[in-house]
Amino acid sequence: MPRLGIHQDFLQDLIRLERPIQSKVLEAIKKFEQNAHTGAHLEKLQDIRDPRFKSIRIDLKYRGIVLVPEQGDHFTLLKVDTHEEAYDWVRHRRATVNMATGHMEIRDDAIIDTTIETLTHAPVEAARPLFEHVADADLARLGIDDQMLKFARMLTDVAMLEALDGKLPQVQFDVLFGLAAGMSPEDVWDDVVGAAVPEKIDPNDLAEAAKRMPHKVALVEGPEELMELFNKPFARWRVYLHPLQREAAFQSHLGPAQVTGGPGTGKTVVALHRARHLARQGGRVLLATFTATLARSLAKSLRLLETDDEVLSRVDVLTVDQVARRHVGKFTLLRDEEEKELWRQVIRRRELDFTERFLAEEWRQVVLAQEITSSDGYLSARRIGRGRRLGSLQRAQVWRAIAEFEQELAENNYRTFETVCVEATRAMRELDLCPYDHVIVDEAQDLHPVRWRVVRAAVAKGANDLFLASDTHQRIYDNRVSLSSVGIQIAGRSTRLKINYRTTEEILAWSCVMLAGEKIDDLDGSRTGLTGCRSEVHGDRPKLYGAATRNAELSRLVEEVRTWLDAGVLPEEIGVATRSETIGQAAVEALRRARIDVGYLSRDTDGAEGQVRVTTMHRMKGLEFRCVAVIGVGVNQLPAPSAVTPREEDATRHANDLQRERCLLFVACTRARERLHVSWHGDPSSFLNLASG
Ligand SMILES: Nc1ncnc2c1ncn2[C@@H]1O[C@H](COP(=O)(O)OP(=O)(O)OP(=O)(O)O)[C@@H](O)[C@H]1O
Repeated sequence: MPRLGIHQDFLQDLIRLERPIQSKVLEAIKKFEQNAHTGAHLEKLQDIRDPRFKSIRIDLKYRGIVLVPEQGDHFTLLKVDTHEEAYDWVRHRRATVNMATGHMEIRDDAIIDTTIETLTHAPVEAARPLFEHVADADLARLGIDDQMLKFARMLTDVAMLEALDGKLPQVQFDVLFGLAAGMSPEDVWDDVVGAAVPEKIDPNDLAEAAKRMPHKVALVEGPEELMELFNKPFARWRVYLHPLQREAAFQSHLGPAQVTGGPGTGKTVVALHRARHLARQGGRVLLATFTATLARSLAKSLRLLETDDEVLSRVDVLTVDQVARRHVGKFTLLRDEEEKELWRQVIRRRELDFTERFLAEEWRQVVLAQEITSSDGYLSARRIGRGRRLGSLQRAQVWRAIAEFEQELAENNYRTFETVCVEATRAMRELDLCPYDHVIVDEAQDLHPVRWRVVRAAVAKGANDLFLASDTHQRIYDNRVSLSSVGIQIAGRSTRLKINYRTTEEILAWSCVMLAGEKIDDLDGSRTGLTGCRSEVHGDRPKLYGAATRNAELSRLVEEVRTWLDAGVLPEEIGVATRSETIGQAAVEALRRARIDVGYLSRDTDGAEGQVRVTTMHRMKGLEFRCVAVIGVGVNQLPAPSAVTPREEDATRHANDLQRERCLLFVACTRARERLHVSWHGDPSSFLNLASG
C-alpha cells in the first residue's frame, strides 16, 4: 500500500498559504493514497536534476513536489507552491542519503556547484584553507560527501560557509560549522551527528532514509490526523519530536536532569512529554511552573497530548506556590503595598538609614535565600549579588529590622508568597512527606531558592526525581540561583536544544542581537550563550515604528492589528505586550474603539476565543502568538524606572536589574511566530536593536 510521508518543511509552506488553497492541498493529499496505485496523478517534470521528484496538481496554479523513491512505496511530500515557484525550487535540487546519520538530505546542487566554480576561478589568496587541520577521513566519517568535500576544501574563511547557511544539507553544514569553530571531530560527532547511527546505510535507498527521520518526515493515519497536524501546532510536536527532544523527554536518569535551550526550542514540549511518559509508567507527577497563566496553559496542552483520564489523574499541574499552599493552614496574604508599608513602619520606628526596597531585597536575596534564622547566621552570611557593602554595625541594624518585620508577620498571621514556601518546606520535611515520585519544573530559571526548597522537598531523592526546563536568557524575575546551593546536582545530565520551532529566523536573529553583550550564567553556574540557536523558517523582518505621541503609537497599533486580521490571522493568534499595565489598558481601549474585540490577560483570565490578547511582558512568558506587537518600548518605559535600583544605592543590583529588563524585552519579542511589530513614542529604549528592523 503506497504511503505518503509529510515532510515538516511542507507544513511550513502550507501555513503560509491562503485558506482556500490550504483546503485544496489537503484535498489533494487525501486523494493521494486512493490514486497512488495508478501513478497517473504524479506528473513527470522536465529538465530537473533528480528525476525522482514528481509533482502533484493542487489546482490550476499550485503544485506539490513529491519524492518518489526507486524502490518501496514510501513517498514524501516536500513542498507546495505556485507552479513556477515549485518548479524553480525543484529544478536544481537532489535527494541524497547522509552516510553518517542515514537520513535523507535535500540539497540545492546548483548553488553548491556554482560556488565551487566561483572559488576555483577566484584569484589565489595566501589565506590558509579553513579545514586544513581536518583529514578527509574524518570529514567522511562525519558524513561530508564528495561534492561537499570539494566545496569544503576550497574554503578559507568561515564567512564563505555562513553565506550558504540554509542552502547546504543542514547536518553537513552543522558539521563544517562546528569544525570551523574549533570543535574536534569527536565533539562534532557527539554534538551534531548524535547517538543512534544505523549500521548499514544504502546511499540509494531514500525510502529507508526517510523512515529513519520521524522528526522530519511523518506518516499520518488518514485525513483527520493530517488536518489536526496542520491546524494545531501541538499536533506537530506530538508527531515530530527532534531526536534530542526525544532523548530529553524519555531518557531515564539516576538523579536530577535538565533541558535547556533558547526561546521556542521545545523545552515545554519536552517537559509535557516527560510528564506523560512518567505518569504512564504509574508515577505521581508534579508538573510545576511559575505563574498561574502558564500552569493553565500547560494543563491544556497536557490534555491535548494525553486523553486517558487515569493517566491524567496522576499528574498535578500547579504553580510552586499552589503546591506550597496545600501544606500551610489559614493565613492572610500580604500584598506588595502592605509589605512596603510594614517595612516603612520598621524604618520609622528604628530611625534607619535604609530604604524599604533595600531591606525587602536583603530579606529575600540573603535571609530567605540562605534559610538564615539567627543573627549569628546573618552576621556571617555571604551577601552574594548584593553590591552595597555593610559594616558590622549596619548588619546588626538590618538584622534587627528584619527580625521585627518577621515578628509583625507572625503576630498578624500575615504571609508573603515566600514565607508560605518556607513553612510548606518545613512541614513536608518534618513529616518526611514527599507527595510526588517525579517533579518536572518548567521555566525553572525564575524560581526563588525558597521555591526550589519546596520542589526539593516534594520528591524523594532518586531516579528521575527532578527534571528542569530552563533558559536563563529568559530570566525575568530577581532570582539568580545556583542549583547546588539548593541541594540539586545536575552533574552532566543536561540536554541543550538549539532549533527554534516557534519564531522565524528573522525575528529570532533580530531579538538575539539585543542580548549579544550580556553575560548570563546557567543554573549550574556555567556561562551560557545563544550561539547555535537557529530557526529553519523564514519570514518578514520585524517592523519598527517610532511615533511622536502615545496616541499616534496606539493608532499605528490599531492599523497593524487590522492588517493582520484582514490577512486572515485569527484574533486570538495576536498578542500585544507592554511593560506597564497602564499602556496595556490604553491599548485595550484603542483597539475597542476601533471595534476590535480584545481581552486583557491577567492572573485569573486567559481571554476568550475571538479576542486579541493584551498583557504585560511578564505574563507573555511561555505563551506564543502568530503575530505580536510589543508597544511602549520608549526610553522612559524600558527599563521601567521603578524596577531599576539606582546605581548609587547598589551598583551590582543596578546592573542585574538592567539585564533583567533587557531579558524581558527579549522574551516579549520571541513570543512571535510569524510577525513582530515593535513601537515606541518619543525616543526609543536603548535596549532596542534599531539597526536591522
Ligand atoms: N519537534 C517539534 N516540531 C514542531 N514544533 C515544535 C517542536 N517542538 C516544539 N515545537 C513548537 O515550538 C513552539 C515552542 O515550543 P515550546 O513552547 O516547548 O518551546 P520553549 O523552549 O519552552 O519556549 P520558551 O522558552 O520560549 O517558552 C511551540 O509552538 C511548539 O508547538
